[in-house]
Amino acid sequence: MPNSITNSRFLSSEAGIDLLARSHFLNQETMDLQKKRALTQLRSKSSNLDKYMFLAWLRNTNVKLFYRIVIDELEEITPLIYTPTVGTACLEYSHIAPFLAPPGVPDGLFLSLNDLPHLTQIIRDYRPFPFDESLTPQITVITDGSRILGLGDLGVNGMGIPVGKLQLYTAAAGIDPRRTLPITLDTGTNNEKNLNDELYLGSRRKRAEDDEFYPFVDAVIKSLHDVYPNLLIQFEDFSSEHAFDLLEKYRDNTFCFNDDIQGTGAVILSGFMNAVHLVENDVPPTEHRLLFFGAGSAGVGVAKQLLDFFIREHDMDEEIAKKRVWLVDSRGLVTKDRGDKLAKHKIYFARDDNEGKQYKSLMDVINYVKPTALIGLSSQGGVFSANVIERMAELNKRPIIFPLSNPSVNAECTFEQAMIHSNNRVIFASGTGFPRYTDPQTGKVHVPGQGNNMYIFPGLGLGAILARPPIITDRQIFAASSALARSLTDEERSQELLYPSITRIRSVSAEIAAAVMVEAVREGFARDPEALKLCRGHLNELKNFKGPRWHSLIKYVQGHMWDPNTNDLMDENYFLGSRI
Ligand SMILES: NC(=O)C1=CN([C@@H]2O[C@H](COP(=O)(O)OP(=O)(O)OC[C@H]3O[C@@H](n4cnc5c(N)ncnc54)[C@H](O)[C@@H]3O)[C@@H](O)[C@H]2O)C=CC1
Ligand SMILES: CC(=O)C(=O)O
Ligand SMILES: [Mg+2]
Repeated sequence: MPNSITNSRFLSSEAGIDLLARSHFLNQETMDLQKKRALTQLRSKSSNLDKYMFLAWLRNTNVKLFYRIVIDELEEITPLIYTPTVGTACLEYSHIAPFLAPPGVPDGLFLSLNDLPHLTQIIRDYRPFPFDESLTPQITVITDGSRILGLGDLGVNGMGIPVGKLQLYTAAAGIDPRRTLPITLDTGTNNEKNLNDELYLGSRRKRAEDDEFYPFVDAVIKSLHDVYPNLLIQFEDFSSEHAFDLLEKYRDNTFCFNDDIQGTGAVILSGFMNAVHLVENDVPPTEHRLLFFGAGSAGVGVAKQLLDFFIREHDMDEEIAKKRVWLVDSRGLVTKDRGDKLAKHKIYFARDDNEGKQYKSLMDVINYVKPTALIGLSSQGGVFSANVIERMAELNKRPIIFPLSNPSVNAECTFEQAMIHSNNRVIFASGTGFPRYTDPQTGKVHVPGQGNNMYIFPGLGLGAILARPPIITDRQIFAASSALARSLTDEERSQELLYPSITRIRSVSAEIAAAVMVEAVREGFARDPEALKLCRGHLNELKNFKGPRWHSLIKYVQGHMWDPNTNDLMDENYFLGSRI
């Protein structure tokens, strides 16, 4: 729409900082023009942290413009609102928080142990921006900040993660931003730097012990569902022991999933299935030998999910499939007779065929296991050295190497290193995106894969919200993973990509969501009447994920995805200027 306000009016409003006039002025401008102005500002900032702060402010004042930019410029913006920059923002969170939003606009909901008696009231009273009384939250991402990316215990500074993940729910899967709820639990921190920082925003106490921690989480979950009975809960970046325990406790009775265990498992299964196709002339699918460097929530979560490849896709017995997996932790190869007490989550994969020998260094383990795939989830930046990559390339015509730790400084190797030391033969995916690599000899440009759960959780969450099963099952997660693997276009396959281009993430998320809905209906868990109408009785047609019914389902999903251009003008729920 053309601007109907004169320049002189604009100048006088600028001079007088007349926000009302300015908001009126912006209300009249086209989204394209506003976008141009905002992108010019954004690109003029020199550091990524400044860009993060600029974007946070934009989100907390002009939601539609923010999401228009994120959706249109996903490749440029995702690394600024998510990994790697969100890692820097979390490290600095207590120093920058007041400058991310105008006074009175919360970045997310903090719940501390002191809030225990009033949780329900606090949750009910929380007013996010944008806010609409008639729209209740559909999804929360909740952390306690105890293992933020590969950066360790950051306490309440971890808030950047729920905020960042929920932005991707909106950008990638069209969850209405008014229906997202970022939560950080403040149960203390063991991070001395934070405890000694006078600017630290959280409770200045050590982390609560389990006898205080678990009842608190219980009370939070109960209060959340008292206030919002249909809320989907995504557990994120809890330390591994708690992550596994919470999942075990809630997975069969609560509408929830753990992103680090299940979301990461699903995304890597999907990339692995595509990698297996690329090497099937050299390695029969059931002969893969998977070495996991890192045996925490992500390592074991991915290892468990990859078993589905052998069990569901290749009909292998679970005990035999399990033998295709080797775990390494900070003490070396995980074996039953290593002599230390193994954490619960490692026992399932602990080897008993090592004939009493223990293998400590990564190179020793590689020489012993002779893996076809090396998967890094250790947060140990650079540990896949030139020697390691070269050895993988000696053992395999096309070595599969996935340095998945975040952010980039924690990645076990870079794409460039993997390409150079494998003579360009590597099949690669990293947790945080790396730049493309240009072969200096041929000038050929190689595109790295990004194996990050951001390809899964938005679509999985959207599908679950639309189907409304009471719980998220392994089958729904497998359906999400398979849908992602299927989503590659012919062109992407010909470029040997493992994941679709991020620019297509909204349509990919719609396909994932539809596949999750079909599975929830097939299992008999879906409760949403529309989902049942669209799928029940048609499961035979829908199981091939094509044809008219499948396309109607995709259309239905897309019809439920919020888009910032729904109304080209700002309206007051989305634009803080008009509230001032
Ligand atoms: N790409 C993705 O989508 C995702 C990536 N991640 C990343 O995975 C990493 C690990 O996450 P969690 O498993 O939750 O953390 P964690 O801290 O529980 O696990 C780390 C594991 O690495 C092992 N480790 C540490 N130092 C080692 C060393 N020097 N040698 C061998 N092993 C060593 C530890 O023993 C532990 O088993 C993080 O960097 C996180 O950002 C996590 C979730 C999703
Ligand atoms: C990506 C993610 O969830 C993590 O690094 O923890
Ligand atoms: Mg995570």
